[in-house]
Amino acid sequence: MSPDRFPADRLPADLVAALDHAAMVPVLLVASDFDGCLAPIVSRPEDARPLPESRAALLDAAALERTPVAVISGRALTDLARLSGLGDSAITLIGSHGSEFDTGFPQEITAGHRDLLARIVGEFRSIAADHPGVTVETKPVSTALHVRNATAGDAESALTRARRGPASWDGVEATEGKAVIELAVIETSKGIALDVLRERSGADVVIYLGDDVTDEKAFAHLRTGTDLSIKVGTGNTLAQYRIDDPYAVAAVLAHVAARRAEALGTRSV
Ligand SMILES: O=P(O)(O)OC[C@H]1O[C@H](O[C@H]2O[C@H](CO)[C@@H](O)[C@H](O)[C@H]2O)[C@H](O)[C@@H](O)[C@@H]1O
Repeated sequence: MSPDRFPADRLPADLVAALDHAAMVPVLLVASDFDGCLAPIVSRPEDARPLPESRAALLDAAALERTPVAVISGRALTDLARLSGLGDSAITLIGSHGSEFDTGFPQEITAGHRDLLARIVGEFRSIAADHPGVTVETKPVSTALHVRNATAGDAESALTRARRGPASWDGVEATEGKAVIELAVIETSKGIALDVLRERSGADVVIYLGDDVTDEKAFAHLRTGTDLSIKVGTGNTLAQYRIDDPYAVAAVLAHVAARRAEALGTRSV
């Protein structure tokens, strides 16, 4: 970690004080979103990678006792593991906006779900074919229509067709994120995923970092006055703290890993 590139003093003082306090609790759960938090936003979803400093800090924290670490993402779990490079680590990865665990999905995915998803993907592919720069990402229980690389006109036209079409079908959960509309065929919640992790680990305090609409469901499940909710970037949020970008995320994670190591009497990494 280069202290010059990610100085902790660029973080809000009240956040640093709260992180220092959290580092001392018996069990600390550290969890983060992937795209826009660990990995800077890029134009092609397949090119997203975590900042090396953030990845290293997550691994450092996860190596400490009583410090479970998780990444909760909208990505398919296999894609999250591959892109993050954390697949074989001590870090818990949860995909599909909180609904895809390493043990599978908490609810049964039926033939009806699969048929509905196939119809949505078909419609999305038809929309993409009519709008240059629009692409379709497929996942196990959802699909994303990406408009980042389309002209403003094509982007709006594609989104409008998606909203009026498959987003309005019965059984479809629609979420609009960063230059994307995502349609899921089951209910997804990063908040419920956090509840599961909290329960499993017996965490006294949860730190969660997120930048997008689906992260608000995670923030909503955090406990005011105990947990730390950290919004990355602009936009309305339920989160208590706000930081600028993935570089600040790296600073937060490095600070937590170092303070936690000190609190546990482990040599700082
Ligand atoms: O929950 P997250 O880990 O934040 O995932 C949310 C979605 O992120 C990805 O799309 C976003 O990031 C791309 C790469 O930077 C960017 O090109 C795109 O415009 C963004 O919307 C991902 O492709 C989706 O599957 C995730 O659901």
